[in-house]
Amino acid sequence: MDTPQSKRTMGREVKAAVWTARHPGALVAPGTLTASGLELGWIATGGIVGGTAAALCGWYRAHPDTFDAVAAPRMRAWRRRWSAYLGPRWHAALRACDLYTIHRKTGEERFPRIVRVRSYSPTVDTLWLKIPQGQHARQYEARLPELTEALRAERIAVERVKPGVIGLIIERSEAFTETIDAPEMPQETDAVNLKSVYVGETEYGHDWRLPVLGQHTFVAGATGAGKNSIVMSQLRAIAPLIRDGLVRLWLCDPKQMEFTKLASIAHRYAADEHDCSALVDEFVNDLRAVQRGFAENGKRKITVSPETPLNVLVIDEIGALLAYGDGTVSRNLRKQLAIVGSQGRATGHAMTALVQEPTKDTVPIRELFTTRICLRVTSAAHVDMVLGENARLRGAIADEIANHEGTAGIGYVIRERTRVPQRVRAAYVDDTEIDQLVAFVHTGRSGNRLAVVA
Ligand SMILES: Nc1ncnc2c1ncn2[C@@H]1O[C@H](COP(=O)(O)OP(=O)(O)OP(=O)(O)O)[C@@H](O)[C@H]1O
Repeated sequence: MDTPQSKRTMGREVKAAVWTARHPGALVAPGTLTASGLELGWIATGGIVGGTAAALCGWYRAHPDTFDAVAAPRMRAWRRRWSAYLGPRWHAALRACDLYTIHRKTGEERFPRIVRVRSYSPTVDTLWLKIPQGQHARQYEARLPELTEALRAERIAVERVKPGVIGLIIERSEAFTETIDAPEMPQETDAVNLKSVYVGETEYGHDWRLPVLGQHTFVAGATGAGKNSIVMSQLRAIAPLIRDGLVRLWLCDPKQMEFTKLASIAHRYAADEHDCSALVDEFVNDLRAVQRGFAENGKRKITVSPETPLNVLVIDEIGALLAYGDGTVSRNLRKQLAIVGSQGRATGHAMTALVQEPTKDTVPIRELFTTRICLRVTSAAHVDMVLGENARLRGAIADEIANHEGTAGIGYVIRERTRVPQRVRAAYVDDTEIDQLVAFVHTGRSGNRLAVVA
């Protein structure tokens, strides 16, 4: 039986009480200030407020990393909640896009209610909306162009969070408008820290650094997304170690494009899928040999040296080898890569895999990789496949990155401590700079300056 529907709307005083219950801060904050002013005096209260502001400024100046990760998102979300997404403005935007319903009997307008605002990065806000009955995420998807204009945003994506609640991921502006220059090649090995190698910039304008030692990296991105630039940047940044034999490069290059240029500086290079499989077998044999050495010397972890170099396996288009190739090759690769993934970190056997489509064939092995990067992808589902559950809802709208050269190298990584996606852009290494890298490694090899790196 249908519930009878009244023609009267909810009373204003009840609406006000409900609003206050939902926004207790709106009463508590001014209430606390007034109580403090009356109890402690207005000068003391001013001192407390000023002291808090000064402490925040001190934190901002002294510890940019923790401030950006902890305080800034909360402060930004609060500010955005009460400026950009405040009632009348928000309602006007939704009204203009026809994203509201009208109560059949009372004629009352019903808007989706903002139940959560998160502003994990300076350029992306995530809103959770409780939508009125009769609406669905699909309606928002259909009206996205209008909503994007109405909210003066760069891009908006929609996710269904749970029944009755949808998420709007609002990218307010593009953090990267210029190409980032290729990393310089340091002359000396001690200028390189293998645990923190410069590969580009973050949306905060900080260095984007990736570990090479003891890590495995997975880079997903559609064709032309700029996957190569991440590897090339890493190699330039560690060039003196390749030159001095402290890093050995193992290359699987089934596509035979940019990486063929590196064949002459690679320790091993393979293009054909059977050769790639043999190369990975050899890589695992090397890993086993280091393990045997450890057992004899009682060591548990390598120190990078000419005798025990860091081995970096780069597999371009791993999907081609795992999904489309010969069944025996893909089975062998899966088995061997699992060994590298689980045991290679201690022995100095790191791997980097590039993939265009993180489909079900490549996703199972995704868990082997400790660092995952998602550049422009062709499907919303790919984002969570690469970065983990709810990464897209938290702002990693890698599927919304426009498909043109101006956006190549832009993508998302997950911050370690906060699990929040961060927009990054890799530096671009052009053909001449790749030739420079090759020449640098060759020239130095004749000089042979060996050193030990911790
Ligand atoms: N980091 C970057 N910054 C700016 N432009 C870039 C960057 N990386 C690549 N580009 C530009 O985008 C083009 C495509 O890049 P690239 O072929 O390296 O992408 P990819 O993801 O490796 O593609 P594929 O899977 O087809 O090899 C390059 O020719 C270059 O002009």
